[in-house]
Amino acid sequence: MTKDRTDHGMTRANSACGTTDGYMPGFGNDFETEALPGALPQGMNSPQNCEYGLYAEQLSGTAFTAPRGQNERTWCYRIRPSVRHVSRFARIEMPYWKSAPNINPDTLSLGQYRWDPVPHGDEKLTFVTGMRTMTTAGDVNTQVGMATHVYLITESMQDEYFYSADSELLVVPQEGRLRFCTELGIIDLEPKEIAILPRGMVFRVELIDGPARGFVCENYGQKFDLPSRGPIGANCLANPRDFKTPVAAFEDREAHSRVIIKWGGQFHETFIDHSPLDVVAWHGNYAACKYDLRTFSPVGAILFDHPDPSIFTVLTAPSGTPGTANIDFVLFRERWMVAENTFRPPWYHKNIMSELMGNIYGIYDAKPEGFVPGGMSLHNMMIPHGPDRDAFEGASNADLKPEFLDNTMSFMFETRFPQHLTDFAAYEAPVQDDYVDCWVDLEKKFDGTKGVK
Ligand SMILES: O=C(O)Cc1cc(O)ccc1O
Ligand SMILES: [Fe+2]
Repeated sequence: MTKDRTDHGMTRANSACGTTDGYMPGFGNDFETEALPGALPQGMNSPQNCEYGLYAEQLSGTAFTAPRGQNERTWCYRIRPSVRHVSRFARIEMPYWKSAPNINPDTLSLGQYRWDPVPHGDEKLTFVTGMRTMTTAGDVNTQVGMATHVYLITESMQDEYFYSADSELLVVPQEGRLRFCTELGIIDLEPKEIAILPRGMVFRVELIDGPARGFVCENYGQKFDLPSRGPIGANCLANPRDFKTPVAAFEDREAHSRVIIKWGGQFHETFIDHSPLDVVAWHGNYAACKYDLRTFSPVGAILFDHPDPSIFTVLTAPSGTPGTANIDFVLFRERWMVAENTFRPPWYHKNIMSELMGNIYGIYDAKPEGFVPGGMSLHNMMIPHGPDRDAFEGASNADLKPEFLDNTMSFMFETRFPQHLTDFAAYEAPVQDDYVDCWVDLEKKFDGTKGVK
């Protein structure tokens, strides 16, 4: 953190959530920020008495003894300790937000699936009530796997707050602008950006421009990290400085408030008489951040062949087996295509990993039609997929001059675990019943008498 950034954070003195300036650059840095001068203890974490009458509280994102490179925690200096923010929980229903395992034995999850954008309805929905789970994988109770969701938002959370004890949330907006007022500061988010909200951090989501739609990957396992670049070296792909963590901002507001907690796949509520966003200063490396996908620097083939899509990994959440991710977040964005004598779109493929894709805007090269902005597709574990007939014919006959692939931004949540469709995905969301027909016209071209050489 640079000094003027620190000062910048401090200028937010007394600001309630509502102003937006101020982020600190870096991924997983040891940040420090204070909204009131001197609120952050120096040289120690637990003074006998904190400045301004604040309480010191640690938020541990990893086990105390996690290896140093993975160990994440943040010290918060707050108006009330969190234990005054939650008490006497009551179970509530959140029927569309599902957790793994969520397997309907009557639903076929194997297959190639594609959905049109989930439409907005008349219902008023917040970030929490508007979450629609599409797939689940693994098991939330063993902290393995993930869930994918679409969110539909028509209104702000008012005097309402949320945190997930189950998961880290990766938010990928497709339409509309959101403001995440969090315990650790304010993140404004719009399409072409993503946000990472750590497990256990309380926040409220306001709608800036709506309605809003987007995608969420709910990571039950080890946190998202930057991938190792291997021989690529120290630069390109997602660069750490392009991740932005908000400076401290707090609310000192007495108001009857509801806190919703996701825990063990269940939802619970508790009521308090003040805003829980009362962290005046904090330091540590366990924090929320956002990232502008336009700063992703793709690396690709500059002579021939189509590399594995792992070259486009923005973030990876390890599973414990090296190289085999619990989740990879992969970005297919604008780039030059220059490979010679090469079928340039994705090749035909069967994969032990299961691939859920979403379109943020534009046209995806393997599916010139049908995979539209806001839409999703699922190519599950070991289920074949690849370019549709039009893409195959187009790419097989293309004049292979350098071509700029413009107006394209799709992503993939890829997991080592099979993904199971929710009832919402299978029976309520606009699934394209004819999706598999996009390959049906791929005709036999084989002629044993004609070699090409
Ligand atoms: O379109 C897909 O399904 C994803 C994908 C992209 C790619 O570049 C190679 C293989 C692959 O499955
Ligand atoms: Fe694939």
